[in-house]
Amino acid sequence: MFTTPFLDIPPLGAAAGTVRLPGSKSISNRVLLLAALASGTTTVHDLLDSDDTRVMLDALAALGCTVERAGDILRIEGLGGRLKTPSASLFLGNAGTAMRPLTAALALLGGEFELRGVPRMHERPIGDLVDALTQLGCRVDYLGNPGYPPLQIHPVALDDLQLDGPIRVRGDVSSQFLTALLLALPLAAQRDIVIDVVGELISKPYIEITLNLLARFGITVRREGWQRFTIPAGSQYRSPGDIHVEADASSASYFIALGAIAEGTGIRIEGVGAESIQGDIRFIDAARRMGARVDSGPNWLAISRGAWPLRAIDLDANHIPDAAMTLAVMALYADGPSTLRNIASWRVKETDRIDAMANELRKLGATVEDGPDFIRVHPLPAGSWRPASIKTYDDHRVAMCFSLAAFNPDGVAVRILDPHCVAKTFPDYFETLFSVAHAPEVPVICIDGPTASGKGTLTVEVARRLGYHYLDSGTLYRVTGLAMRRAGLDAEPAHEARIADLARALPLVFNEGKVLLAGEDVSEDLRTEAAGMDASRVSALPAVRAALLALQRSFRRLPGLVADGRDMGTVIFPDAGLKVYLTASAAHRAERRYKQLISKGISTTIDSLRADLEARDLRDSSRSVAPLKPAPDARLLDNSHQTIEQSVVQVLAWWQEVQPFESS
Ligand SMILES: Nc1ncnc2c1ncn2[C@@H]1O[C@H](COP(=O)(O)OP(=O)(O)OP(=O)(O)O)[C@@H](O)[C@H]1O
Ligand SMILES: Nc1ccn([C@H]2C[C@H](O)[C@@H](COP(=O)(O)O)O2)c(=O)n1
Repeated sequence: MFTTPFLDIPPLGAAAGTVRLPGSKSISNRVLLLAALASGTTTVHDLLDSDDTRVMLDALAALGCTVERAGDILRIEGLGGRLKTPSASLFLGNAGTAMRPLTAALALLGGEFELRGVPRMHERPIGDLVDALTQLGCRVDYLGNPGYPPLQIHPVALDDLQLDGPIRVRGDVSSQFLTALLLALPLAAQRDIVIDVVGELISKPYIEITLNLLARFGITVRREGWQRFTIPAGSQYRSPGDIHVEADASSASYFIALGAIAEGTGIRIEGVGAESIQGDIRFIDAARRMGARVDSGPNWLAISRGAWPLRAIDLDANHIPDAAMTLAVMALYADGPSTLRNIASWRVKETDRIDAMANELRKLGATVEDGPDFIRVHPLPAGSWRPASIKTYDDHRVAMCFSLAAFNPDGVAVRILDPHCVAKTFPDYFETLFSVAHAPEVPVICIDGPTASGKGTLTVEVARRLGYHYLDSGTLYRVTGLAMRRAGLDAEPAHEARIADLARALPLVFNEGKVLLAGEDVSEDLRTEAAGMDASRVSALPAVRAALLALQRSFRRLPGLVADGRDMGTVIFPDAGLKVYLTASAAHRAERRYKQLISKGISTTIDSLRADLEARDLRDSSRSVAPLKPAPDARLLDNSHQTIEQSVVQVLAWWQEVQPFESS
């Protein structure tokens, strides 16, 4: 997951490959609650691991529910409808799928509970659900603004509940209120319980998920249209034993859109098919209308580009409120204005999504019209795309759908602010995108310079702050030197071909900061001064340099690379967007190395270190191939009198200068 303040997505061209998506958030949190309320043990497969499921799991644990994890599988010991803990204070983040159903279930279970969330959760309405529960005789108080969390729930006896008449709940603000009642009321079903929906029920497919999962847990709800639901007397939750969570259909929307937009052989999505129980799977109908070619099987989808440009769409998107945000970005690639209607619920989601989408689409250059319950997006023709820093409003879906703007025809990069907000439902979203997307030019920053100038330290930190990959090319020469020694060879022309063969086939793995050679951790052996000298010697052999070329270039992967070495800017990545030549006086470098070695308990002297590094510099800069020297277009940075932080800030400032975005 990217935890950087922003993530720059370079212009993307094509996409192809297979993705396996995380489990559905809606199914995961419903299954967790049902498994906790049921009697018996439920084994849950493929559960989503994200912020929203984590808060639900924490809440269940606080309520005394036993949850065991074995790899990807969760075993939940159901409470059988009885509380083990009569009081608790629960923090539910920004998870509506936890806050609403838990409110209803805990109001009926008869304990004293406080339910809180993040500030945005305290702005998301819950009054209609609380009103419905109050009609029943439940006791729920608002701890802040009336109609909104946080809430205090007080105990009531089941026998005191008023269950004779129908319970009325509004269905036109959020379908989660009805879902919450449907999931919780079987706890009190000594007689038939009738729920009447007031107003036109929105997001009906989510109610279908609820009914489907209730049936899996032994509760068959009778339904009269979408207005009346009856929970039969005597209903009792029974664990189904094993239950598999489908991949998230809303998350699939980004990859369905990707297949429709990007050139290439198409995208295959594993874990969810057209027969999914999730309402957002109907996104495929909208994508087809816009021109996507969609094929599907029992648990997979395959999407490729069909009509291009995409066809504009005018859609009542009430049935796919979450996935429809993706259509708003697809609309930029359409042949006319696209309108998404009946989406008033967007205004009470993680953020006001109509405002958020309109604002950010406009930053890209698009013309957008919006109203209380609709958004109209005009296409952005080639030549009019603007580089934009996309604000994400702590809304995972805003972050994910705007990544698709990187496929624009103008080759304009997109900056996504606070990319970690995707943790809500899809922590590895960007990694998954990058595994199938192709960029004509992956950004590279090169940091070259003499030994002990601080290249490695600077490179690691710059890469970390940008969320980029990192190449320590010196390590490749060091490993080659070590392999040479172990093979009983010397860095001389007579052994050059054999050492190059070793370099070409290094059984090398980088794992959590460690370097493994044929499975052996050689990290310590590589950092000795002797290993540095051997590396310097083998690196002067042209065949060795040629042998390591492809390996070094293979590190250039999305979203970008920071590479440290001697010839990164001159030979390996001559087209890099920024080249830095880092130096420090020999005296400073010897002193730094001295401190570094002493801190590791290695005894040495500053004088001998200085002699060694000057000898190494001389060899590295005087060899015939790829000698150490600044690239003509490199920026020189002498950090003799700088702290590490000052060097990092300087390099990031230079990088920002060559980016199209305003500083964020
Ligand atoms: N600006 C700086 N000020 C003070 N110390 C620094 C600075 N930059 C790096 N150092 C320290 O200098 C030491 C050497 O740094 P580093 O290993 O990053 O150098 P290097 O150029 O990568 O060396 P090599 O080429 O031999 O791998 C480290 O202990 C590091 O913390
Ligand atoms: N791009 C590179 C990187 C390293 N070398 C050689 C020369 C160095 O003395 C040696 C060890 O590098 P270090 O780990 O100290 O950065 O490897 C090179 O020729 N080209």
